[in-house]
Order: sequence, then C-alpha cells, then structure tokens
Amino acid sequence: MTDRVNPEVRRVADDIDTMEIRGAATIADAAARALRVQALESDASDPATLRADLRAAARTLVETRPTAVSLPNALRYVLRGATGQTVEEIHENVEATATEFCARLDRAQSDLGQVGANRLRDGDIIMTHCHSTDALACVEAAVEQGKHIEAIVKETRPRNQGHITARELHEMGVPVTLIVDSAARRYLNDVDHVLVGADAVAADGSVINKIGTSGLAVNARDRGTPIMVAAQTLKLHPGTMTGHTVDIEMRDTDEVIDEETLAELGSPTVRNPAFDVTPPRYVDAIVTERGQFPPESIVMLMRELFGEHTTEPWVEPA
Ligand SMILES: O=P(O)(O)OC[C@H]1O[C@H](OP(=O)(O)O)[C@H](O)[C@@H]1O
Repeated sequence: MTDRVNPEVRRVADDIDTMEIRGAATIADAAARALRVQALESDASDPATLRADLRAAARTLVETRPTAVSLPNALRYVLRGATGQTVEEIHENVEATATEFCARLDRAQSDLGQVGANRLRDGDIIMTHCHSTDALACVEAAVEQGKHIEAIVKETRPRNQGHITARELHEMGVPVTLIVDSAARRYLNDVDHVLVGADAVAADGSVINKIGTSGLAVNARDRGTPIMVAAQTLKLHPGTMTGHTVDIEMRDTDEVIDEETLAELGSPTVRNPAFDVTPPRYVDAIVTERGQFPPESIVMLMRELFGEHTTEPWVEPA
C-alpha cells in the first residue's frame, strides 16, 4: 500500500518528536497547519479517501509525543471541520478550520496574557521553569502595561529550555537571573510568583508540566510563594473527565548523559521523564483566556467546553 501521508506531515511529526518544534501551543499550531497541507495537497479523488488520509495524517502527528493534550485537541478541532460532500468542499473547509484554529490560538494566548498580567504588580519578581509561551504572554502584557518585572529563570535540565525563556525575557526588557535547577529553593524567598505553563490540565485541577514543576511547587508552597499556571483552554485534557490518566512521556537517555560517560559510570539505568504532575493543592491559580480559576473548579470550564465525552476523530468510525 502506498504511503498517503504527505511528506510535510511526516517532517512536522519528526520535528515534534525531536523537539525542533516544542511547547504545547507551538506543537498545536504546527499540527493544525500540517493537516491543512495534507488536505490541500491531497490527490484523493473521493471524500472517503480524503477523510481517511486526514485521519492517517492525524495519527502520524498524535503518535509523536503523548503528554501535551494540545496536540490531540488541535487535531480534533481541525478534523471536525473536514465536512463536505465533495473533495473540493472538504479542502475548503479544512483550510478554513485550520486557519481559524491558528487565529483562535493566537487570540487565546493574548487574552490569557491580559488576565495573567493582572496578577503581576509593578516591581514583582517571578521564577520560571522551562519555556512556556502562555506564561511569557502574561509577562509581556504586564510589561506593556508599564510594570517593571524581574525574573529568576531555572535552566531546566536536561534540555535547558530556560535558556529560551532567558533570551525572550531579555528581549522584553526584563532583567534575568539564570540559576541551576537545584538553586530554586534558595531563591524562592526573593520571588513574588512562580509562573509556569502546562502541557495538560486534568479534570481534578492537577497540572502536568515540565519535570521539576511539582518539586518547585511544593517548595514554593512551603515558602508561601504563590504558584500561577498559565494554560489556555487548549491544555485542558477532556479524557480526564471520564477517568483517563495522562501519559507521562519518557525521553531518550542521551538527553541526560552521553554514551561514553554512561559507560564510565558502569552503565547505570537512566530515567528521563519529560513531565510530572503537580497536585491541585499546590497551585494557586490557573490562568486561561476565559479568566483565572482555582484548580479545583477547572472541571466546570472543561464540561462547558467539551461536554462530558470526546471522541478521537482519527479513529475510523465502526
Ligand atoms: O504551550 P506553551 O505555554 O508554549 O508551553 C507549555 C509547556 O510545553 C513545554 O514542554 P516541552 O518543552 O515541549 O517538553 C513546557 O513543559 C511548557 O511549560
């Protein structure tokens, strides 16, 4: 059987897998655009074949990284738009839906930024973990409001996404102090807010984010420092309303240590989980484009947005 998944979809899937494309919102945007390419460049001559191609493309994309729910949420949104009686109608509808999705994503992030900025006061110092475009949207909006914000940025081993955060904050004019991850507790006394993003938010208000977030949150609570999670509603995980758990991605050993050094150590087992789960009791507010919520009440918003059930449109109907 010939491979009907567009090479551009495969390229985007590879880039998500290797984290050339990373960050939950950026992954969602790239996936929606890839589905649009699959539709527009398709040579399918009938609607059934075109829909099957789109489902195959969506499967290819969804299988790359299991934790960030923005990826299946984006694919579901675009595939639901693949309506029409003819191939041409489906092309048009997928194009329009993908374009609308990407515009909504941008708008949601900027609306979320306004909400998050209201929590930040002039002169505040934040501590960040990893790199989150949703979290940085809050800082950017606060800076645009004329507030002076400073940041203590955790480097975020093993991939050092904190470096991206440091650079982007610097470009906003925010003074940055870069620290190693293990220095976080030492500096929490100087901090007014811990500000992080999320890859998924579960129905009970648990926040799934970059490994190290939960330890940071526990330490912050111990020190009385509020923890603010910036997560547009695309990060809400509908499956958790019906009891599904969130898969935590395990990544390659070579992100942690090179082969030669590993051998010198006697080849110990290496574990490299990409994410962890922060229980709701350690989170003060989840900031979304729909306002800010205590984590325990996020399920109300999830019900409103998703209803009680969601199906996965890349699974062929029985
Ligand atoms: O959607 P935005 O806020 O940009 O990012 C959300 C989250 O995605 C990142 O994961 P990774 O670096 O892709 O593993 C981080 O965990 C970050 O908090």
